[in-house]
Amino acid sequence: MQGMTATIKANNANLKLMGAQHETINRCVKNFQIVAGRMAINEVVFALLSKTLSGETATALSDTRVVAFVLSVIASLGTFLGGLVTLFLVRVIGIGGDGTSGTSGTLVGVLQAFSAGVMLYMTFMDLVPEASAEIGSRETMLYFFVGVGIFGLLEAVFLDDSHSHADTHDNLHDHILEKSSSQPPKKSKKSRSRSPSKTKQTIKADKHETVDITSEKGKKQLLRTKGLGVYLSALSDARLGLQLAIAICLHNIPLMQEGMAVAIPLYAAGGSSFYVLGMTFANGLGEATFMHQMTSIQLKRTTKTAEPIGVIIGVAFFGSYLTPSVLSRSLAVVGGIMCCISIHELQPTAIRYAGQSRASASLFAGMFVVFCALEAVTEYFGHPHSHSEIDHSHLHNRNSNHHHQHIASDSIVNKVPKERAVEKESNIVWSGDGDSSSDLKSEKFPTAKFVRKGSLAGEDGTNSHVPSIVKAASSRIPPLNDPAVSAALRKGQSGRILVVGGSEEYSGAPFYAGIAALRTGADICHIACHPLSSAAIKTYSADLIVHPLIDPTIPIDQIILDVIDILKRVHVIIVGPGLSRNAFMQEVATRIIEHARELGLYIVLDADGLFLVQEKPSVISGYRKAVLTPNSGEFMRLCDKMNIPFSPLAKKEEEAVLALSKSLGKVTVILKGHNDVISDGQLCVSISETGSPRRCGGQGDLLSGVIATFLGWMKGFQEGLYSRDGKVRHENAITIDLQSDSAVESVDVSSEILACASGSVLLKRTSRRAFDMKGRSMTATVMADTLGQVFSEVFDEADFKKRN
Ligand SMILES: NC(=O)C1=CN([C@@H]2O[C@H](COP(=O)(O)OP(=O)(O)OC[C@H]3O[C@@H](n4cnc5c(N)ncnc54)[C@H](OP(=O)(O)O)[C@@H]3O)[C@@H](O)[C@H]2O)[C@@H](O)CC1
Ligand SMILES: Nc1ncnc2c1ncn2[C@@H]1O[C@H](COP(=O)(O)OP(=O)(O)OP(=O)(O)O)[C@@H](O)[C@H]1O
Repeated sequence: MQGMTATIKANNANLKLMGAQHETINRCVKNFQIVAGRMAINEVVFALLSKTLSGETATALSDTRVVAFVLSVIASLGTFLGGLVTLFLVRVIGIGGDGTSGTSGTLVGVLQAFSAGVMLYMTFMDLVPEASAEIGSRETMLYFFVGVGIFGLLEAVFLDDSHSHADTHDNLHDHILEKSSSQPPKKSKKSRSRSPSKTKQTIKADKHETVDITSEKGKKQLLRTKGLGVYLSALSDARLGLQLAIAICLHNIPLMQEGMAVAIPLYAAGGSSFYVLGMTFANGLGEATFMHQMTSIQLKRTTKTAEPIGVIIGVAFFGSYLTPSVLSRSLAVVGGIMCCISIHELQPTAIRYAGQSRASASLFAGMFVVFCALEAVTEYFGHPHSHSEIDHSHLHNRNSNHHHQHIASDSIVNKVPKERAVEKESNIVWSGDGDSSSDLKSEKFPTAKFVRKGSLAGEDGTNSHVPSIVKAASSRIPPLNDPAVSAALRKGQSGRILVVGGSEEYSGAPFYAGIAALRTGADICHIACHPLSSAAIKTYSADLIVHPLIDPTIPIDQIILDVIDILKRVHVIIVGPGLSRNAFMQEVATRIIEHARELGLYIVLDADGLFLVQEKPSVISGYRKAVLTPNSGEFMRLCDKMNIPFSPLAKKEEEAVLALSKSLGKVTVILKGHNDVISDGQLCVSISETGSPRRCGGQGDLLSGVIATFLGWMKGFQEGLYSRDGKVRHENAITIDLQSDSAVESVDVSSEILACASGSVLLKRTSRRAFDMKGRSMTATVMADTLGQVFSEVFDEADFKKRN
């Protein structure tokens, strides 16, 4: 009872401490919410809470940082579960707690190995891939080794040889055995309950033996990074945070140092069940002072900052510096540390106590269990990232200053605090030739805004940032007027596209997509279609290579083999224009997408390709080289499917596009409309270029071809086929300086966003030009004819300059 009262007091104290820290966290978090769109879990939380709570409360509680913090608390409570496990072993199975059974050492060993398996699996299957997706595998591994170095350093500095790992566990074991010999093997419930005097004695008596355990925990301050790790992961990706929380929770349950190391000696010291559980619970919440007073196990833990408190301290110190790149680097460092703990600490001890065979089996069992747990989470929340997508890295070498492209902003953009989106017009004149006869050249260009969660700088929301994304994209276009570059280019290197579409009903749509690709500048365009549309498409254009492959009379496996031959020769595929929703056509398209994913091709999904995604999101989920181009109807259906609340009337497109992208595992989504809104699940860009008032069919098909061409160029550029300044840059992202009145900040923009933004501006300008020429009689054909000219005016500025 006394223990329980103390526990409650301790928890109250803990809550007060958390309350005091709340303001600090708020301030810090405000500053680093550069990471937009961590919404999937938040929305689930919101949906659940909004049923019982008011909208405001539900919104507050489903905030990213709250969810991240709660996840880190959940992870830390694995210690409490460790106490539960111990009680179960002691009360039900009859081993471990009082050391009467010789199997306790084996059990401890087995559980240690299990923990090692969990942590190794998490490190290499989640932390490292997640970090790689953001900063690239090379940099990730460098930071991973930094983590290894930190661990080694701490071991060297803080480890007293007399407290070596093995000794520690021997001492624990001895301690347990000693307790068992000094106490009757079985106590009555009554005798096991603690009296104050007895407790005091026991604590004193335990002091010597438990110091080693404490030292072990002390030297494992490193493990405190787990809580912060979960927090960082959750900010980086809420699903990853949840996964890591589950894994660490799993690891905490058996990890002797955490749950059982606290629980076993307490139990051996005569603690009641409530007492033991209370202690482990408090330990999990990080009530160091309380633990220090109540039990000698905590004697040397005066500086202990357990997980939630570790989070607070970590955020308080580093919050203002936490950008996506820093988060990813932190994940890599945490991965290195977790790996060291597993290999250097847990597994050797496990072998010592359980023997090699049991330890190995248990390690793999740990991996398997966490695999199953994470799969369950992934099944529910979708893929947090595509492990096959490591090459989709935003790899920067900031030190070398040139390995990432740095484009200074020279237009004005809005930063949009959620409530007060105030748009400012950009002022730059894009054209370099000074020809004012063309309105396209003299107008303001482009108007784009980055949408973020929260404020990037300043509290008043007035700071403006201007990413010149279109200008940045132009630096990745093959410079055909540069003789040195063009002389070396072979046919096909400026882009090879495959359109999968064209059915009995629709022949125009695939044609528009294909011709737009060619007119934008792709070298080759194939179309794989139903035989009944192929003849028509061929007559529209001799430039398109049309394959009447998707023939219902041919076995589907044969069709796929033929299509794979083409897939191997292209950079990008567009799936959907004129495909139809016929089951056979949809099945073929599904299989083609699967193969394109395996080959790492960019995939643009439009029209009936989006119907396919709507029916079966897993076909594209987690594939970051996928670009979805829904119109508002298609977008609503996708949101509906993914349980994302969206109403066009609410005018919250940005949030919904971010959420859709996230829920599909960070595929890039461009919602077409008055403004085109683009997100890759990390950033959201809204392009408010004026288009034409005509809504004739086929414009979306043209856009898919244009975007595909830009994507092909992004790939060619990264592969070093061409560049405007002769420098090869393999990274996916391009860093753009965002200019505000007082500061310049860098933002990494993915190639996918660049391609979509460029396509959006080009298409809207083309449609306006076509409307200016033809008025109501403007059609997609007119646009296709106008595309090349507008492209030159917009993107070839540098080339014109050179020519003049
Ligand atoms: N020349 C050709 O060969 C062309 C062929 N094409 C090919 O046609 C095929 C069908 O594609 P599609 O997008 O036209 O689907 P479609 O069945 O009309 O609409 C489905 C539902 O969505 C809705 N809806 C549509 N748009 C909306 C919006 N903006 N905002 C809101 N709602 C909207 C609409 O609802 P409704 O307006 O009827 O209430 C309707 O129920 C596809 O293969 C495509 O590639 C086209 O590319 C054009 C040129
Ligand atoms: N309300 C609007 N105002 C201005 N431009 C728009 C508007 N709606 C769509 N657009 C533009 O029209 C182009 C095609 O978008 P749309 O929504 O018509 O696609 P779609 O329905 O998929 O086309 P398709 O007819 O090819 O299937 C895009 O460039 C988009 O920006």
